[in-house]
Amino acid sequence: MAAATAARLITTIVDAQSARGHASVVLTGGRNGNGLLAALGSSPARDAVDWSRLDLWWGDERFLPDGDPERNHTQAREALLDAVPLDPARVHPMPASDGPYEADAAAEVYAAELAAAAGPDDHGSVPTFDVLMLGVGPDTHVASLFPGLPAVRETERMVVGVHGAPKPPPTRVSLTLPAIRAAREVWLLAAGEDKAEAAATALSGADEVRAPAAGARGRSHTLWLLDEAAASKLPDRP
Ligand SMILES: O=C1O[C@H](COP(=O)(O)O)[C@@H](O)[C@H](O)[C@H]1O
Repeated sequence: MAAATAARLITTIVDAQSARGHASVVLTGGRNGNGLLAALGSSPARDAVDWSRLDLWWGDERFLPDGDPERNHTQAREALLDAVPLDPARVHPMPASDGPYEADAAAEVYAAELAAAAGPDDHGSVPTFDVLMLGVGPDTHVASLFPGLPAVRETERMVVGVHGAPKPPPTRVSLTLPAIRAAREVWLLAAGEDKAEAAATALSGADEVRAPAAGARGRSHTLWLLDEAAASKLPDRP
């Protein structure tokens, strides 16, 4: 699944760069997100991408010190980013906990960075990301929007601080559902048996407060990328 998704991502980035001169991608952390980045790094087709014309954003971050091995930014650097010629000005990690801000202020700073990057053709205060990727947790969380927590109910702000997350670390920063829905394409990644229940719940019309993955959709495409194990409990399977 990682290799197939990497191939699809390369094609989508190349198409966006041909059409608009640049591409923007929102990265996800976790097992599936990092597996995809590693697969992209080992694909011979990676040289088709103009890395200097790619904007990278994050869907969420674990609010930890810069360079912490559990930060999504650190893991993405190790999986791919340090090995490709990105323009550092186009790489937008979320603030770290050893910076000047606590999590709620860090969320406001990131929202301002997104707003500054949005153009007149975008829909509101975030850019129209070409692809926004989301790993799906076994509890149906996406980004750091966990079932039942206030962040998943947010309708105004584009980025929020998350407190009391059930998965460590408890403090995080996350895009909200309105920010996620600004993306042209949203790709939900789920591989492994432990994701089967979550995929089945989210794809069975569950309420987004109870199953945040159910509320993640793109402006033109919403794509679930599943392996056999994660797809094994989908309702219409034989
Ligand atoms: O903590 C997080 O978890 C989700 C899902 O991760 P996975 O390891 O279950 O695939 C991830 O998408 C998110 O970015 C991350 O902060």
